[in-house]
Amino acid sequence: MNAPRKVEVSGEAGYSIEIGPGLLADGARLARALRGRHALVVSDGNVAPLYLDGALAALAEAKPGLSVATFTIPPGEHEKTLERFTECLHALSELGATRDATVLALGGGVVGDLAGFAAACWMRGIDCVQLPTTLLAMVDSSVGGKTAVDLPSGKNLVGAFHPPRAVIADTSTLRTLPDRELRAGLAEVVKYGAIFDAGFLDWLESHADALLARDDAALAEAIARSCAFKADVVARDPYERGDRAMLNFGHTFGHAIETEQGYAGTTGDGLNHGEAVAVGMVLAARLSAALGRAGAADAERLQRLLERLGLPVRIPAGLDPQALLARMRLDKKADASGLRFVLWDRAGAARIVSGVADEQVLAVLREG
Ligand SMILES: NC(=O)c1ccc[n+]([C@@H]2O[C@H](COP(=O)([O-])OP(=O)(O)OC[C@H]3O[C@@H](n4cnc5c(N)ncnc54)[C@H](O)[C@@H]3O)[C@@H](O)[C@H]2O)c1
Ligand SMILES: O=C(O)C(=O)C[C@@H](O)[C@H](O)[C@H](O)COP(=O)(O)O
Ligand SMILES: [Zn+2]
Repeated sequence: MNAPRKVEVSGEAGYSIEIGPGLLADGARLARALRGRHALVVSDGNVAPLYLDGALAALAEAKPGLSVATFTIPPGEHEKTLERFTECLHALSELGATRDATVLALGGGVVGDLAGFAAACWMRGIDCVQLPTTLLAMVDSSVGGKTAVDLPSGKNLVGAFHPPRAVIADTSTLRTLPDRELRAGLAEVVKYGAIFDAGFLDWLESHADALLARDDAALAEAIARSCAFKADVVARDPYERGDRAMLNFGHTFGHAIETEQGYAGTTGDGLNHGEAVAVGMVLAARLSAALGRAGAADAERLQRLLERLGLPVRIPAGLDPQALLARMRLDKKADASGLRFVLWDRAGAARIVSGVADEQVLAVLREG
């Protein structure tokens, strides 16, 4: 096996992100990330049948004395709840997990956020190792330590910053990922180009076909470059007091859509997170242009790239602009002065903007 690519997240609680094929079968690598003798593997009903047994067997061989339990949730955003979080804590309790125990998050961002939050809270914080199996989780949710569950009133409203002890991304798992979920991950990849590096947008434009065809080299490059962008900003601003908020480009609109649709993305009749972010980025770029901050050509370029990647770029029919605006008031960037948006000066250069009038937001929402 070739050595995996490695991206380091520096800082007080630094960790490595390892990226490569076959890593879940490498029991020694998994075992090196564990400290104590208890591990709870959290997964979901799609991922567990595919990858859980293999990972458990590899782990048992490499660390024979390990006491392991599993906690599997049904798949879907609507499962990222306080109820599932509580069940996860009960699973840790039944395992008898001590403070040196590890929670292993085997799955996409839903599993990663839920498992990470349980790890953040059990005995005030135990290790979490992220084993992402979606493109979105590999490029974004497994990195940076944001953990959370949703409330019916808003996305990720209950959570904690709790950096993982390690991230081990087995890119072979992407072979079973549905096309729709692959495309959702590409939305967050495009985000990095949009906010940090227009040159990365050029690269994505020229590799769009290869990425959609799941070309191994193109995917590995997209994952490693995305992780490097995220690692850099997270190391500088782990608690989102400044620049890290750029990673929220498209999310004020996107989260409002997901919430308003009742987190129906994975059941097929709503947008999933990546899709909602794709729409949200186009709206944010259009708002930037409407405010005279950025050229309309940049917004059109972003929209074309997202469309080429098979992502939605318009608000789903039937969502009321006023209702979406009301949802945005619980966005975590909002403060006493009101809503705050991540907007553009141009492709590759984003900034936080306060004081955008409701009417300007509504005008963009009404355009759809
Ligand atoms: N913490 C963060 O920084 C952060 C960043 C981005 C997104 N998120 C969160 O991540 C979530 C979205 O993550 P996601 O897009 O991974 O969704 P997800 O976890 O719902 O996974 C998508 C679907 O793919 C299935 N799946 C996962 N891996 C598979 C595989 N290898 N083969 C076949 N099927 C597989 C899942 O069962 C699910 O049905 C949202 O809740 C979002 O808020 C968090
Ligand atoms: O890591 C971050 O910071 C992000 O904002 C990454 C986003 O892609 C992700 O969706 C995150 O969960 C959103 O966080 P929130 O604070 O807006 O809930
Ligand atoms: Zn996101």
